[in-house]
Amino acid sequence: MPDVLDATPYDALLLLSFGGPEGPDEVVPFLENVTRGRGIPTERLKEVGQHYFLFGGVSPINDQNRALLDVLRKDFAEHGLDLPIYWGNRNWAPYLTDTLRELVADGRRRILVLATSAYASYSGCRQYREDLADSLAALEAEGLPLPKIDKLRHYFNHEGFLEPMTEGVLRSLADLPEDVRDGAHIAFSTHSIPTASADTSGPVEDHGDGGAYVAQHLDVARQIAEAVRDRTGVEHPWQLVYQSRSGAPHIPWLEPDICDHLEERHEAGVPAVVVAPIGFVSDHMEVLYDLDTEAKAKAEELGLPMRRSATVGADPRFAAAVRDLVLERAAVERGQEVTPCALGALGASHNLCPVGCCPARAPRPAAAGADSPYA
Ligand SMILES: CC1=C(CCC(=O)O)c2cc3nc(cc4[nH]c(cc5[nH]c(cc1n2)c(C)c5CCC(=O)O)c(CCC(=O)O)c4C)C(CCC(=O)O)=C3C
Ligand SMILES: [Fe+2]
Repeated sequence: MPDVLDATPYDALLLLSFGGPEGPDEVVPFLENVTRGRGIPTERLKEVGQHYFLFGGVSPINDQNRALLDVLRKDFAEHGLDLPIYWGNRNWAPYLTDTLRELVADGRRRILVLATSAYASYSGCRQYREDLADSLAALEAEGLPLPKIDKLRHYFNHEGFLEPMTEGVLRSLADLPEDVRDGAHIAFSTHSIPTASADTSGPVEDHGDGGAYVAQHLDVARQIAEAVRDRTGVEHPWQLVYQSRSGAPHIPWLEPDICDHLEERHEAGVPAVVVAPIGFVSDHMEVLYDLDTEAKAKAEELGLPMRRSATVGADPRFAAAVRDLVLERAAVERGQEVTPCALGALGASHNLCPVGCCPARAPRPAAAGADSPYA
């Protein structure tokens, strides 16, 4: 009999994700949802639409979230954690507002949110908090009782997020031809964002060149590179690089782009590359297209052996990490002392986003933070 684990005061966990189309007819409406009021050039949208059509109009992200829900429910059940798990998205069904309505109808009043983004940034954190505020406003307009919503801290430096990725890099190295393996370069890849958003990511005291977004990714990259060195005895050179840039060309985004980087490293004479998509929680379209299609084609053109390592996806160690994060936060809310799991140089991230954290260009209400209008 496992111990009965206590998630009090929470009565539900909500998986909050991006959403994606599940058929050709859904691609354009999905992209309209994503880009509403965001000023993404039409050309870029048409191009991104093509990425989805190349895969039959289906993004893998929803099935990956279903798999994550399964492994989370299994983990919670096996460990005696009695906490129901719901799922809602920003841009596609199941829509967050519908899920929140369901939560309220089921009598849930204290909800903890797990977003499918491990790092601080406007797109990966505050925008999800704005989605929560929008949905709470919709429920309020319907006269429904409003639940109190908290969001789990950033988990980039949790053991259960790092370990599956380290293992993935080791597997990719082992998969390279032996004669180029030891010389392989590791390109840690994440989503490019405008440098102005990166510089203001995280709490105000972290603002500056690259902000918390870049600092957190560098912390993860360094830890994985060191773990790989410790386990193989080989010191692989590495760099943090970026992918999936959109936006107008005159606005600076984080660089270098992965494809330019592959060219540059090839010219510098590296014999092979492992691309490790540390910025993403699952192998969704940004991984499938931008890395497995585009970057792979670039590497082939260069004659550069390349392997792309796995994201955490539905790894049971990631599910265990989520359980740990839930129990940690629940204990904090009950006023108990806890020792948060946080490896590396940065320590555990804040539980409550402070005022000024990852600001939007055009300020909007955001829930689950110190500036939430829904206390
Ligand atoms: C930091 C970050 C993450 C990681 C954190 C997180 O996971 O949240 C992320 C994830 C994702 N981004 C995704 C898809 C898209 N992102 C877009 C646009 C943008 N992303 C941005 C940033 C991020 N995005 C930004 C600054 C833009 C520019 C416009 C804007 O500020 O909104 C666009 C519009 C077209 C384009 O420009 O590419 C699409 C279609 C999908 C779904 C993939 C699938 O379907 O499998 C996922 C998981
Ligand atoms: Fe994106």
